Amino acid sequence: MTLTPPPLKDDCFALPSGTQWTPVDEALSELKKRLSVVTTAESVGLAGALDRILAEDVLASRANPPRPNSAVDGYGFAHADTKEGPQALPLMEGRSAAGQPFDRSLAAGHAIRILTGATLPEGVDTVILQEDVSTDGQAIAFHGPVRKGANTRRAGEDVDAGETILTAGRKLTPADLALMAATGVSEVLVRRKLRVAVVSTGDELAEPGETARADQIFDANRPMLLSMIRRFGFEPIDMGRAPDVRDELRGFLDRAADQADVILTSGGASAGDEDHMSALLNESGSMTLWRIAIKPGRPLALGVWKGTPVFGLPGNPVAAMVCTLVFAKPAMSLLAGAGWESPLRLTVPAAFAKSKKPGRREYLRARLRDGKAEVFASEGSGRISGLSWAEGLVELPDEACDVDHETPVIFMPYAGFGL
Ligand SMILES: Nc1nc2c(c(=O)[nH]1)N[C@H]1C(S)=C(S)[C@@H](COP(=O)(O)OP(=O)(O)OC[C@H]3O[C@@H](n4cnc5c(N)ncnc54)[C@H](O)[C@@H]3O)O[C@H]1N2
Ligand code: MOO
Repeated sequence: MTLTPPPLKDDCFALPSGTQWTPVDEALSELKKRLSVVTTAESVGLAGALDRILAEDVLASRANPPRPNSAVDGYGFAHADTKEGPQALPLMEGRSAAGQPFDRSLAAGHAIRILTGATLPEGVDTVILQEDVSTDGQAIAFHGPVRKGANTRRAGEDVDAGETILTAGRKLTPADLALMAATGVSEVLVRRKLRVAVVSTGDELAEPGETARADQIFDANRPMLLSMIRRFGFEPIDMGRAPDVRDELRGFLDRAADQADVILTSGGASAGDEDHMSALLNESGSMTLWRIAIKPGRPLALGVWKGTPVFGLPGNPVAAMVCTLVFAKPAMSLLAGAGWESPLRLTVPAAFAKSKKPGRREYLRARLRDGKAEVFASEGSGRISGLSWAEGLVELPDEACDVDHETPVIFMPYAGFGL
């Protein structure tokens, strides 16, 4: 026998000697450094502004509230006309209601009926709750002392006119729309939606709904990635499935680069005989095949095709989703104009036990139950049922660690990524 076999490790994440493994954080900071905003700006009305990314700061056109008003249903008067102990004030005729202000000034030594949201008439600086008075319709009686300014809202106490209410890069929420409406902003400059092309690769793939040969599997990554992109607030572009033929895949990349700002492919990212994605990116001269110290998702291929950034995601669906969440999501947010977004990380007690090896970061399919993180029974990277079972990921550090029941671990809910 002339061939000397290597020691059997049966661990595709074992660190081959001499290989440079890029830690996750280093890969992320490298990505952040290389990318910048690619989307132009357009103007939209409030109705079309939800989930859009602001291209410039927004200033309040008007104060909120615009005029001093009452916070309650009650009676308004001048604080100077009140004292300690039981007392009475005669009522003026009329009232001030929201949208129907009292059009005269308060007569000295009087009170006036006032409703929630109504502008304070000239001379009123304090309001008493109707529950705190007795009245016969002619006068009100109540106990002092009453605090000056009680139950009133100052003009601009929430927001002053001209104040910066939202800053560029903000992804607009329902509450932001309320804030803009309240402060008289009806149109905003936002970023055009980032266009993200999705290509699946592999001769084994069949389209859901078609008849699949016995040796084929249905393309699961494409529907997953397209819908993730929609949830992130970007515009998905479905490029379909590319066969394992290098020239055809080249055509897919050319068409995708024409139409999109970013390309996500899945499959063919590692270095097998049919791993055409990594070979093509390599050939384009732009390839950074990062051997990232991550499980799952190690063979992430990053490159630029005709000026368009490409994320060559691993084919295994679990690895494709993890790489999208950990690498592509923050990168696409940056390209889209929202800045680099770090995901929400909650520290919660573990409801599982695991001994983790050093040298790679690990992501486990997880969900919170009774405030604790439980994990999917299998770590198999093709176990799509676990992705669906999970409601987030547990992130285990690069170093070795022993997790036991109740050990604090990091849980990253899918919702924190925008899913
Ligand atoms: N000798 C080694 N083999 C493998 C290693 C290794 O280190 N040494 N790493 C494994 C890991 S981890 C991953 S991840 C995969 C990555 O490979 P590729 O990115 O080249 O992906 P493919 O080989 O094309 O596919 C992997 C797997 O995923 C299935 N797949 C692909 N696309 C889809 C899709 N759209 N929907 C559903 N499933 C899909 C494909 O059929 C394969 O089963 O390499 C390992 N091998
Ligand atoms: O890293 Mo592979 O990405 O586990 O399946």
